[in-house]
Amino acid sequence: MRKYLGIDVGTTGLKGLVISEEGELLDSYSYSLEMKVPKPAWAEQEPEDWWNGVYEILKKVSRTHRIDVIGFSGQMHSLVVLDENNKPIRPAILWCDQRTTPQCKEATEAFGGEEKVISKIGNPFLEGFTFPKILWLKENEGENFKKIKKILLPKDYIVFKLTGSIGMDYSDASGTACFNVKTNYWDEDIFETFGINMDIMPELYPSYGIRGELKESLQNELGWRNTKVVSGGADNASAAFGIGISKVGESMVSIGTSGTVLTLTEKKVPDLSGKIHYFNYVIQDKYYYMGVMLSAAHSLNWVKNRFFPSSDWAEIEKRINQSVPGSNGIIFLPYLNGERTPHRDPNARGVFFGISSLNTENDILRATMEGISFGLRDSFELIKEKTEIKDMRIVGGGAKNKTWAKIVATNFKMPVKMPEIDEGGAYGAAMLAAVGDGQQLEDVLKWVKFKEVIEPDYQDTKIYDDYYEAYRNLYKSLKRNFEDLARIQR
Ligand SMILES: Nc1ncnc2c1ncn2[C@@H]1O[C@H](COP(=O)(O)OP(=O)(O)O)[C@@H](O)[C@H]1O
Ligand SMILES: O=C(CO)[C@@H](O)[C@H](O)COP(=O)(O)O
Repeated sequence: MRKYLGIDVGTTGLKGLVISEEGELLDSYSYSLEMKVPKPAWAEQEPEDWWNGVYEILKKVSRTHRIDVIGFSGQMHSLVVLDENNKPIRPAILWCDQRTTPQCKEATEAFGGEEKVISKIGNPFLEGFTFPKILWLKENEGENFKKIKKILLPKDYIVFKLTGSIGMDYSDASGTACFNVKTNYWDEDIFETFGINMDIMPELYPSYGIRGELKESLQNELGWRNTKVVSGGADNASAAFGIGISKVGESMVSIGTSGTVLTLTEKKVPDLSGKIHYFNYVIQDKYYYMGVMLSAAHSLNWVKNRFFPSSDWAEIEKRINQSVPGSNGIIFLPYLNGERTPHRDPNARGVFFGISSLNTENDILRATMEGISFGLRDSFELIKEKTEIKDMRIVGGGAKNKTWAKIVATNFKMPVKMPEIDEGGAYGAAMLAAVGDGQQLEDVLKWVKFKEVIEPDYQDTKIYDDYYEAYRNLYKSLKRNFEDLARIQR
């Protein structure tokens, strides 16, 4: 039997899955990672920490399995800079790092405003994306900048450590903010304008393209033979692939630490308002729209840990069901760490609004879950304006909670399907390895099965429509106040 290993290089940790050539889950492994915050709103990780974790997973896997092909899924946008000896010059600057606001402004102005930027690179220059981080290095760490020979994203660094091959796949390239959506290649104009040598950008490969064999020394150490490595893909795209998304309109809502809503499209039309992202998918010539909430399950975690520290998730769900749709008048804005979609506002903060003396702690819990669901609905509505949404699948830790899945289905007014295997990008990464091994894409996609379909509760759609409108208005009213608060805190 041939076996595949999928590894997700996430922010909070690594996850490895071993699957059979028929897609059956055989084993899973994990490794926790730390994130450094050297200054407020900065976020960094050492590439060597990812490598140590991958190495440990490989050693553990080799005790039980012989792997034929390894695939990857990785945190998007995070910048790894390599010197002429292919050694990291400094820690990686992560996707959630917010230091590049001046560089985003500068780059947007240089190209004549946001619409022009979006029609070039598919997205605005956002703090989280890769190119503004390169520009930040040029302007703030000149010595480090001069040493740059190549830039990579996290999973690409691991592919390099395993095979010696330096490259990036298209799904991650499209999240760098220097990839031209029309030519499907790096945008020469951007590099020329900022006097940056385009040679620092790596070669591009399909996500399921074989990049080489595992280094001989590693194969000997692990006792493997002819083990190959594919490029892998961006974590959101890999996760969507792992739940079978392959046709236009098929969609995913993910309630993890962050929250995303994503829909596959064949239209080569970015969102000129810049509110939703537009990226290349892991299947060649397919694209997706995506909205990203920065604090989805994280917000509920925060409430649970601060105010219900001794409750488990079963009790939290019970309490939520003791409140009612609309949480007896409380609205929660889930902007604990600012928000990306739809507001792109680093100053936004969490709010409980409308509390009266009749409310209970259960209303607070339910309002938190409803507020996060309204945030997901914001992304859903924006995507719906761009393209048809046909088939919604729900994943992530929060989706384990059926009440939550029901609230989401009712807000979206469409059924949500729960996949049997919900393992983030790691399962999709293993599926990419299978395709790289020569299996047909259509056959691999057939591995994905669903265990349940959650129907909307049509009795509650009106109440959620009303509260959703109030939720949207609340941010508009508070936007100025968030700015005041940020100014006071500076
Ligand atoms: N039964 C549950 N009800 C609500 N939320 C849950 C439940 N189980 C897990 N979660 C939430 O899901 C989060 C983990 O989701 P996951 O998709 O694994 O996150 P990550 O984005 O960190 O990989 C937990 O931090 C928790 O907030
Ligand atoms: O920035 C984005 C997408 O645009 C994030 O979704 C990162 O890709 C998140 O990585 P993890 O939280 O899964 O590590």
